[in-house]
Amino acid sequence: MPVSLFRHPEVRLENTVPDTTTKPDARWHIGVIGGSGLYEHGVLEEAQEIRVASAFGEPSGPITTGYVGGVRFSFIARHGTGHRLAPSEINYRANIDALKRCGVTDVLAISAIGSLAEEMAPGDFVVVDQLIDRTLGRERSFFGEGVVAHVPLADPVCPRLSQLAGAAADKAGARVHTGGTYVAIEGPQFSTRAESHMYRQWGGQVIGMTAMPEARLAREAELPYALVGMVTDYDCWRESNADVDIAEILKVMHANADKARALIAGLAGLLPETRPASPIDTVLDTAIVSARENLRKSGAARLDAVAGRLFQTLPD
Ligand SMILES: CSC[C@H]1O[C@H](OP(=O)(O)O)[C@H](O)[C@@H]1O
Ligand SMILES: Nc1ncnc2[nH]cnc12
Repeated sequence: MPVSLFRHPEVRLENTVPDTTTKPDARWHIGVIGGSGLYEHGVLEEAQEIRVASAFGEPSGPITTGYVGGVRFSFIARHGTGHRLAPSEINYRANIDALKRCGVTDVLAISAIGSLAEEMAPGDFVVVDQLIDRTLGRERSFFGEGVVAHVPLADPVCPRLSQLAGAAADKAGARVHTGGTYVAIEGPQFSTRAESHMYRQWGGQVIGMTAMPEARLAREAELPYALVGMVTDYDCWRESNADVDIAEILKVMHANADKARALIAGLAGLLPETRPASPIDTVLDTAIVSARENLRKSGAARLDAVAGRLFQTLPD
């Protein structure tokens, strides 16, 4: 039986440790990762702030769990309270692992993004559907150390949650672009002009610093993942924009935060009453290549939330 890694004994959460023996729950539980400018959920009822210890180190901060219209949502601020963490300092593994430990079924990530496409203007929302990873040296897998897995990532986001999130953004009054390729850079500096032009030639339409390895890890944790980006600026490829200006970004970000919160609230009303299974819920069934006879519960201990579903019957 996996050990509860919640630190707060007073927390009573239905899904403290996911039931790893059965099929995923038919109820939705949406994990929200709030990006720059979205440090507070602002919409959860019966909200409880909890600290979740992860087997992969420190998450960005506490998780706030509560309800919107009867649907459970759990929120974490990606950069921590007061925007403490730079993109390279975020423990993406711990954040995803902690959300999984709360019983989250799906992850909605919200990000500030720069635009690489004329039609995606500051203030617009983009429902990202593809990712190009230019990040360097970040921990990008839960696996290794004797347990090897290769999950498919051709389509890195969940089409179902993306469609629902796009509809919720539209309902929230945003101008929404359905689909867009996001280039994830290491940062923290913005791109050079030559890089910005190159990313456009590669087919990039928006740019940010955090969606990778977040999306990879959500897939490994069998969590359908959607990413809604809020355009805060044109990246420096554009003739009339000499350089990316952080003051301008912050201004647009703050103007967008209420719409992002309305998106979260609106999403709850768009979810079907019961959650149909997604192929992503069981993606590890065919991804683990390490010989099962060599695996031991102790060797897979830190995977108790991410992949515990598959390791219940291993010998100690
Ligand atoms: C404050 S602008 C740069 C910063 O904003 C984005 O973060 P997030 O994706 O968490 O909203 C971008 O990726 C950079 O980290
Ligand atoms: N232009 C840009 N480049 C990288 N990340 C960003 N986040 C917001 N705007 C950005």
